[in-house]
Amino acid sequence: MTLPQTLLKLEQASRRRAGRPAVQGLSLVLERGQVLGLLGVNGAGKSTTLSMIAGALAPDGGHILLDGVDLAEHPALVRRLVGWLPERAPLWQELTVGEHLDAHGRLRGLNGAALKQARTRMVERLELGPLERRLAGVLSQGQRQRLGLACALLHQPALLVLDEPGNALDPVQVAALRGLIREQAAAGTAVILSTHVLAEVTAVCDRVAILHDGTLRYEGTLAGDDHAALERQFFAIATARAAA
Ligand SMILES: Nc1ncnc2c1ncn2[C@@H]1O[C@H](COP(=O)(O)OP(=O)(O)OP(=O)(O)O)[C@@H](O)[C@H]1O
Repeated sequence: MTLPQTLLKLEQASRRRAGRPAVQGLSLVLERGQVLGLLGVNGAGKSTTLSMIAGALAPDGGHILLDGVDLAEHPALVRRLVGWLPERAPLWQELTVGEHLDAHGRLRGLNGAALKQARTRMVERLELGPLERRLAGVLSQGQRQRLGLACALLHQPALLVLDEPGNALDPVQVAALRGLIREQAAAGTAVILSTHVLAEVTAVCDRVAILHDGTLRYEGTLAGDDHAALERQFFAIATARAAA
């Protein structure tokens, strides 16, 4: 049986924060195996959008559908289908890296041999071996980011939601992250990521969406490695704000 291609659908999703619209009437579609880059200046609404997709913030208008099912009706779907790396991954300071992975796995319903296997896979893939017994509270920012990524990927989610995943990573780890994202997409995972690094989008994304003042201003495929075109598009939208 082949799975339907569309995994994520936003239909006019909106959310107000502190009494002001943070995201308004956002419609987007993401297919399995696609990587979508979400761009926008500070405060454009990227994190709010990703938090809604990850089920942490409920939209106050419109719908978010995962695999054709409205999240408002089946919020528990998120736990099974989505892996989320928030902008500031919350960690339990007093747990070790290994304990963290176990706790996250259990929250996602993994136990026994399946949990052990998933943990080993992530420790190897994100090179966390030397850190496994270290307390999360003493990790460097980049190490915390890698642990957050491991937690997001542990249960092999169908949709990976990454909020500025390259933050604090050194150049070697940035290259590894790009490899990881492409590997996930090749295996059929849909990936949506926000970033301020345009080169990140050119390097790993199939499509790009640019938000501004909470609304979608541009959405399209990336023509190969046409970085200059993306830059022009982004700055035309970003500087329109300065002129407004
Ligand atoms: N916790 C919050 N409480 C109130 N308002 C918030 C909160 N978080 C974000 N906002 C507001 O919502 C709007 C969108 O913010 P959001 O964090 O989604 O933008 P962003 O594109 O992710 O920004 P950045 O690139 O700076 O991370 C902004 O006006 C912001 O001030």
